[in-house]
Amino acid sequence: MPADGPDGDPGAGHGYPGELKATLIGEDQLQAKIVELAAAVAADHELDSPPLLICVLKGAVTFTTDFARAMPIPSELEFMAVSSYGSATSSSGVVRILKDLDRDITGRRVVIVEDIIDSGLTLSWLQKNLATRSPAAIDVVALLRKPEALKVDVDVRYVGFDIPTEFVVGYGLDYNERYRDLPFVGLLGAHMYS
Ligand SMILES: O=P(O)(O)OC[C@H]1O[C@H](OP(=O)(O)OP(=O)(O)O)[C@H](O)[C@@H]1O
Ligand code: HPA
Ligand SMILES: [Mg+2]
Repeated sequence: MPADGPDGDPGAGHGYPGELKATLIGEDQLQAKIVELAAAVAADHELDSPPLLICVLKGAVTFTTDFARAMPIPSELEFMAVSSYGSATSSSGVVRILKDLDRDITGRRVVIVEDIIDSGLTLSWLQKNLATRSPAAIDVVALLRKPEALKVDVDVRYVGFDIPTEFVVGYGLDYNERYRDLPFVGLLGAHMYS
């Protein structure tokens, strides 16, 4: 993965000068991977009814919209908002539903679309929660995963990038609600969080 040198300032052109220490995954690399993931998921669903994508707000919103548009088959879209991080850089482990699905998923093939699997606590909770609603199948597509940070075993069929255990921002991912608007994934400077 390309990283900016000590002189590069990836946030400068986006209104965040001096706040990011490097680009971890650039825009082109993200978009190429999303096309691959979308093709893989579509191939496994081709003979079925359209998969119901469940976008996990807020972090996954950018990934979900690019992913759905990269899929060569139709999909339907639902949103669920959960939060376990608040303003911290590690999960509290307590997942709260801030917004639930708008429809019944009984008998549907659902695909949870996540921006990142870090401790795995959010996804593990979500998989169990959705399983109680009797869907036909639950798949997961996650753009990022931190393999060394996992605290629970989670079954994830499609993963974009395995990344180091560092706090990342951009492309939907925030710190204190900032940086979601960056078009790439970057490493936040250590001086920006406590
Ligand atoms: O594997 P975990 O350690 O549980 O972390 C992953 C979750 O944390 C983030 O959500 P967050 O709770 O920050 O809410 P947000 O998406 O609104 O930023 C991220 O979007 C994932 O949903
Ligand atoms: O590294 C991260 N960055 C932003 N949000 C997150 N939620 C879990 N891990 C992260
Ligand atoms: Mg967050």
